[in-house]
Amino acid sequence: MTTKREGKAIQIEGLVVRYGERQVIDHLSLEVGAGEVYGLLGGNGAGKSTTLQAILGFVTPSAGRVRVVGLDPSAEPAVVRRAIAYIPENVALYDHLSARENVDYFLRLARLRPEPGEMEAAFRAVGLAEEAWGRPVSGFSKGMRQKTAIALALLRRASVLLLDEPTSGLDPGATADFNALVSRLRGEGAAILIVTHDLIGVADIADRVGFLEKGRISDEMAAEGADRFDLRALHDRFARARAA
Ligand SMILES: Nc1ncnc2c1ncn2[C@@H]1O[C@H](COP(=O)(O)OP(=O)(O)OP(=O)(O)O)[C@@H](O)[C@H]1O
Repeated sequence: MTTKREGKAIQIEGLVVRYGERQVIDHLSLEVGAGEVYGLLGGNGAGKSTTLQAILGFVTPSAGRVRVVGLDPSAEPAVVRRAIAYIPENVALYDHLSARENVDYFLRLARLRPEPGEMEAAFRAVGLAEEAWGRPVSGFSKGMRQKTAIALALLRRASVLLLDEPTSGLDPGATADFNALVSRLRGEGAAILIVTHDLIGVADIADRVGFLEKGRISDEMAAEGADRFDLRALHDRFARARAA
């Protein structure tokens, strides 16, 4: 999907975000490299969405540093957002338009024109059934909407994927399909940050998992090596975070 880049695609160092008097992100540091999947876990109000907003340049840090493909999202939000595909929990598409028409419309907005056959190749790559390409997306499941959004990300050649609760509400088969797709995108060099409560999904897919508590990463675990996680360790850690 992307060209491999040097360095970390997402780099956050000592990020502080305040809303008025209230500090909601407290010296958060986090890195996601090209070809890496990072799972950010945290309870309600831990600061997950605010972290995504800072990466997208929608909130300005009170202190610290955010870089996306080496650029400052607060200073160059438009350029940074071109490098990012943000897939929210509920993908917003025009319901009366087909998958093809939606993707075509959003590509035009971005002043992009796919090569002949490229859109179809992207739909095939994400596993969207051919019979659905021309149907209004009003009849699409959550999984089909995600596939449409990820096909758009492929066509935009986004090198950073931000996935917000991607598997909540997906059945196990659709979750497995989704995870297989994320693995493929990682293999093609995308930097992928998944914000989730889904321990099972994240244990399957993430290279590293960070626990966000009160606006800071309280613990990080990796899929490999000495600090490697398993499902039980993740569950216990998450339960402790929620109880804190
Ligand atoms: N615009 C805002 N103004 C003031 N406070 C805010 C604003 N947005 C978020 N907050 C507060 O910041 C804290 C972190 O919120 P955030 O939405 O980032 O958490 P979250 O981890 O995404 O939670 P959830 O899992 O419930 O979506 C919360 O206490 C929230 O009330």
